[in-house]
Amino acid sequence: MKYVIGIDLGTSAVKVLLVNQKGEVCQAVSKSYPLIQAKSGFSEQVPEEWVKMTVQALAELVSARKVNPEDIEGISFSGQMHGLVLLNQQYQVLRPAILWNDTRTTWQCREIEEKLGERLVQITKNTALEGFTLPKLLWVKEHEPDVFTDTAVFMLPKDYLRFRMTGTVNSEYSDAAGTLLLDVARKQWSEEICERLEIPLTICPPLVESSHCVGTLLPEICRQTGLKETTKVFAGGADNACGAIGAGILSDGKTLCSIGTSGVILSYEEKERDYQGKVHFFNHGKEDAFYAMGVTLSAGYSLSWFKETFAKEESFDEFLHGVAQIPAGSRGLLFTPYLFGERSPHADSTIRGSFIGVDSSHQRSDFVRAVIEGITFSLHESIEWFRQERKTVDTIVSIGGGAKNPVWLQIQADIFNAKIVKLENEQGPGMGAAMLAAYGCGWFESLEECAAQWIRPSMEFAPRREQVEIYRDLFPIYQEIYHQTKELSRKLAKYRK
Ligand SMILES: Nc1ncnc2c1ncn2[C@@H]1O[C@H](COP(=O)(O)OP(=O)(O)O)[C@@H](O)[C@H]1O
Ligand SMILES: O=C(CO)[C@@H](O)[C@H](O)COP(=O)(O)O
Repeated sequence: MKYVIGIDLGTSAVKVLLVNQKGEVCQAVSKSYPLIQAKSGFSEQVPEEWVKMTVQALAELVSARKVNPEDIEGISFSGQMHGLVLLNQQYQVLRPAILWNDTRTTWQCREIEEKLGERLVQITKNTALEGFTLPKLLWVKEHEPDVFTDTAVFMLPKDYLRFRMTGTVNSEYSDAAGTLLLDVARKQWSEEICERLEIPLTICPPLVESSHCVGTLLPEICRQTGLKETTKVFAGGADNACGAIGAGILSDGKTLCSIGTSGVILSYEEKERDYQGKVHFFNHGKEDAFYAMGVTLSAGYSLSWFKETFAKEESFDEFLHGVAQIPAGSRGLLFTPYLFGERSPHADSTIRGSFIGVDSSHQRSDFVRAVIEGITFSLHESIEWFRQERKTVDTIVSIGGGAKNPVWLQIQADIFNAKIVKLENEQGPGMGAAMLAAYGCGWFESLEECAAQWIRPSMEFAPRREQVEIYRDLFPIYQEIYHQTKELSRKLAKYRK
């Protein structure tokens, strides 16, 4: 039997999957690393931690399974998007990576809008948001000019990890699309954007397709992990592109809900389409295809934050125990998940979360359910937007950590008023990366063929009429909270550390 490995460099952890030719996950290892939040709105990670934890995870994966490493034919990557890694001429990291959920760059976004005007959306298909890479580059240029001057190349998180494993410098279209420096339709770095914002084009890494073989593993990595130098390494894709591949979102009409640290509602797009920046529009990991998506910045993160703050010692399953017994609407308690600010539908770095309607009768389980419902309401804003654009959203594949709990999956069905499909393996991005490796190795003629053989639904959750109606009534109240708390959040900003 032959194998491939999919590596998903997430925000909370790196997850490595060993997948056989039948698409079965034979072994999975996960290693976490911390998020550094030195100030409110700042979010960084140390790239060396990604490398260290990935190497450890791979070594465990190889030794635990007693698989013959010669049989591992290919490896590919999925990674958290938009993060900025800066390297000097010697390819040394110049500062910690600034991540997708870092919102320090509001002024840089305004600068981009001022200098590029409508050309920004025409070229990149997206608007300037704090999380994207270009504003981060401008922030470094302004606040750490020496670092900027020393920069020989910038990289995205999984591209840096792959560079450390192979020694080759590349990016690929699906992740490059999230930088705000890519001409999305032409699939090339935009000279115009670089020129107008005085970013040297030379710091942009060479671009390849997601299934492109970039080389093989370095001897040092083979020594540390037990892998072989013959294993081919494929470029991989942005985690949402890989999540879409791993969930079979490879043709029109397919919708994905991914709840990781962030939350995403993603819809496949066969052709380039102009949404005027209302939702994100990026290149897919499937050649010459695209996807549109809305993003909730703190989806799974809101639940993790709540658990870490109030029940650190409990597992998620213990923490969520009892939530099914709480009625839809959490007895009048609503939560907005704006812990890092928000992206969709409110691009607002100042807004913060709130509990509304706290009553003396509320118990801990009401709060936990309200957090889950609030995250799901936020994702529902993106679903409603797609429906307004006349997209049919009646079946949604749900993946990510948030798809592990059946009660949450049922809440998704009831709030989205759509059928929710859970896959045998909810680790969409890692599976998508493994599929890119399998396709790259020539095991399949196309990603669609691979998806048809490898992706297996395991459970379905149908919307329940009574609950759908309760949530339909509550949704406008939830939506109102943003408008009612926007100004209060702005006034409170100066008290945050
Ligand atoms: N057993 C579980 N039940 C419900 N939610 C879970 C469970 N385990 C993890 N999660 C949620 O999934 C999130 C992590 O998802 P994951 O896809 O691993 O994230 P990332 O790719 O960002 O590292 C956590 O923040 C948490 O909210
Ligand atoms: O910023 C985005 C998408 O635009 C995020 O979806 C990141 O790509 C991080 O993903 P997770 O760690 O939550 O999977």
